[in-house]
Amino acid sequence: MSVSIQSIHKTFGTYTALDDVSLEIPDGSLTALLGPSGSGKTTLLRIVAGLEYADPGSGRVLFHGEDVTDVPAGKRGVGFVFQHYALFKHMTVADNIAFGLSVLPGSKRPAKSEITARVKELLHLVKLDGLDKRRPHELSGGQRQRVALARALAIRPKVLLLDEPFGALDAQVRKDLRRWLRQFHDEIGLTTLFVTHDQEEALELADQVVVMRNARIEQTGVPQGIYDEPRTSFVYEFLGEVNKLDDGRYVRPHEIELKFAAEEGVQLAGRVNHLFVAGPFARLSVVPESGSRREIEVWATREQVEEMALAEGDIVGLRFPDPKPAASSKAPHKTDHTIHSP
Ligand SMILES: Nc1ncnc2c1ncn2[C@@H]1O[C@H](COP(=O)(O)OP(=O)(O)OP(=O)(O)O)[C@@H](O)[C@H]1O
Repeated sequence: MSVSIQSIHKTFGTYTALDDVSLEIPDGSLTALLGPSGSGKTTLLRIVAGLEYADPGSGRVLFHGEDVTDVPAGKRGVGFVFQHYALFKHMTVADNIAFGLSVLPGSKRPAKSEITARVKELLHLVKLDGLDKRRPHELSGGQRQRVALARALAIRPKVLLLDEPFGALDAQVRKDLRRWLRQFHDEIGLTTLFVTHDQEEALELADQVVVMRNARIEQTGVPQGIYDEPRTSFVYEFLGEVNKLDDGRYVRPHEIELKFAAEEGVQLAGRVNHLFVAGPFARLSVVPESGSRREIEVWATREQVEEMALAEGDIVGLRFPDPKPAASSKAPHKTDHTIHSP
């Protein structure tokens, strides 16, 4: 089921939460809404869900070409998972998953045996076989979020909406669940819209990344396209660490070559102000010897730092990649790298 968001405007009193937002979500894709706090991600997700409505007359939401702008949430066929576990504490895992089915009106409610079979199937899908009798407090945070996902899927939604579903979990669990979700998505192929403020999560998970800022979409594209060719300085900075050179160029720390100061090809000499080695990686802050006072962040390997016998206070040479056009600070309004339905 494709989702088309067309010229949506949303105000809360005098505050504009969404300002003329348009977005195409291809059928079966995993799209990440990425942006800082307050940029409008959740509001957009809630409007797609039907939990919130756009300003009257402002725009439309289409599901597979059908206008659902005024259709209430319960009739849109969407499944949600939120950051904070919304599981019913007093119910077993199986009852939590079955909830959406067991509250359907009589004519639509499946038979008990069908519900039991569906719960079993869903538990298997989210890799929690055998945990049906447990209660939420007997599960880990990651397991609880998988139950929440199974519950969202019970009604066989046409669109899955996830609002920072891993936001409350610790870093390692988050990483594992992120990979698991990607595989899971590939297996079931359900059109999914995912809200996150974590750029790594968005870049690793999504087919399409939508960067939001101040109630608008700043850039839309495939992860590598957005990372390699950010169209604005905001996107450059939001997608990972970046150095802004005096000539206005943006250079990522891993793109800078670290050399001895007298070596051929060196473009800038500077003093190592800070050196931090973690596992196989090394991060250096280099203060240019002349001119700019801007510190330059450089990422290298531990091996290279050890081979060069570098220490804080040493003078090193840097070589930058060939110039790319400087990013403009103006927000573009058009979609950049569009992706196509798989
Ligand atoms: N019901 C509401 N009433 C008034 N203002 C609201 C309401 N819901 C959201 N807002 C405001 O709209 C703006 C966008 O909020 P939204 O939750 O969409 O941002 P977000 O990008 O999801 O942020 P976060 O990552 O912090 O969840 C915020 O400034 C928020 O305070």
